[in-house]
Amino acid sequence: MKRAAVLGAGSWGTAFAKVLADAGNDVTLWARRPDVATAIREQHVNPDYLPELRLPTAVTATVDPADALDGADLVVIAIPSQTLRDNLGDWATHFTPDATVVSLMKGIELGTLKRMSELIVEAAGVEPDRVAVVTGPNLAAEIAAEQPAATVVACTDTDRAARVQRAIATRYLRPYTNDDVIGCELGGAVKNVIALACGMAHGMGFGENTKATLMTRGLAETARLGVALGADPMTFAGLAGLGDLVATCSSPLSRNRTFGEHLGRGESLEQAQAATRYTAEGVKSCLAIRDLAIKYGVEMPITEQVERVCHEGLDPRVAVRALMSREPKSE
Ligand SMILES: NC(=O)C1=CN([C@@H]2O[C@H](COP(=O)(O)OP(=O)(O)OC[C@H]3O[C@@H](n4cnc5c(N)ncnc54)[C@H](O)[C@@H]3O)[C@@H](O)[C@H]2O)C=CC1
Ligand SMILES: O=C(CO)COP(=O)(O)O
Repeated sequence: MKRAAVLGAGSWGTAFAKVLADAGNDVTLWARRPDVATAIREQHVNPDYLPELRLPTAVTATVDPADALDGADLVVIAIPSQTLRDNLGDWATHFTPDATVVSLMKGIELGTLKRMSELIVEAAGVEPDRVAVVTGPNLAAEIAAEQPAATVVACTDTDRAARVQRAIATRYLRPYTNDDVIGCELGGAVKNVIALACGMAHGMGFGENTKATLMTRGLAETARLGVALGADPMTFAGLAGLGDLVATCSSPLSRNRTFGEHLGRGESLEQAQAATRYTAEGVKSCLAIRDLAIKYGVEMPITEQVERVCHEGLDPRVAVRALMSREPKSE
């Protein structure tokens, strides 16, 4: 049995704590708010996120990161990407030597344009081969309901990846390993931007042809960026690429897709933010991904238009016209 700390008691942190417990680990969730930690500890529910989920008794909770991290050989992080750097300062001193640090986050840091695993290495001083990424078609509510799904454990240390794979395997979650951390992380971050575009399309009343076009061309631009950054193009045909893209772009459970729907119906960024409560990573990450594309000289037309709609007030209908009137290309 392993001791796992899950830092972040939102939707995915809470569902993942259940996965870890069901896989046989002792789990301590770190929550920001005392009422959430108390409810998890005493009633085994998280009333703010996934309130229908009854957590296994092997899951406890605290607001003290030192308590959560004490003796943890697996440190799992599930907070909004743009808040990671600030939190790592507090947390890193409590990491157990040789603990595996697992990122569940799907975003790119604004300004530095770093992936979350890079940030963990840089800001927490963790060696790169101790950092793993878990990513795939894993909508938290479906995993919490034990609906069968697969996921990817990406780590440059293949033995460590296999250990994490064993530590999170349950009858409803089947993890695969992959050594392409760059590709897996980029797949997760960029699909959120494409899901915003699919949501906009849905909000504008467009059907499946439009969404399939966005998903397919979205995957093409994701792979282009990935290759420029050193990823294996095959990763994008796998669970962390195509798999997560399809799940997120197709599901009304996706916060990114839902956010896009609000914009597609003509709401402003502020109105969409007021109407949605949960983290929609693509809204901020589209800026960083657009900047990465510029930095590496890669064309990402869908990302570019999503950024304009989200942050420059562009009407999504004008974005559609811009995409449809690009110069003809071969596929
Ligand atoms: N919800 C899902 O289905 C999945 C989410 N993810 C990723 O997991 C990460 C976390 O997302 P969710 O749990 O879904 O978000 P959420 O919106 O459900 O919960 C966010 C959590 O982070 C905490 N938080 C917010 N600001 C914070 C700060 N400044 N410092 C520390 N904690 C803070 C909140 O209190 C909350 O517990 C994101 O990167 C997301 O893309 C990945 C796979 C599935
Ligand atoms: O990453 C996810 C599924 O794999 C969840 O997507 P959302 O963040 O859009 O809800």
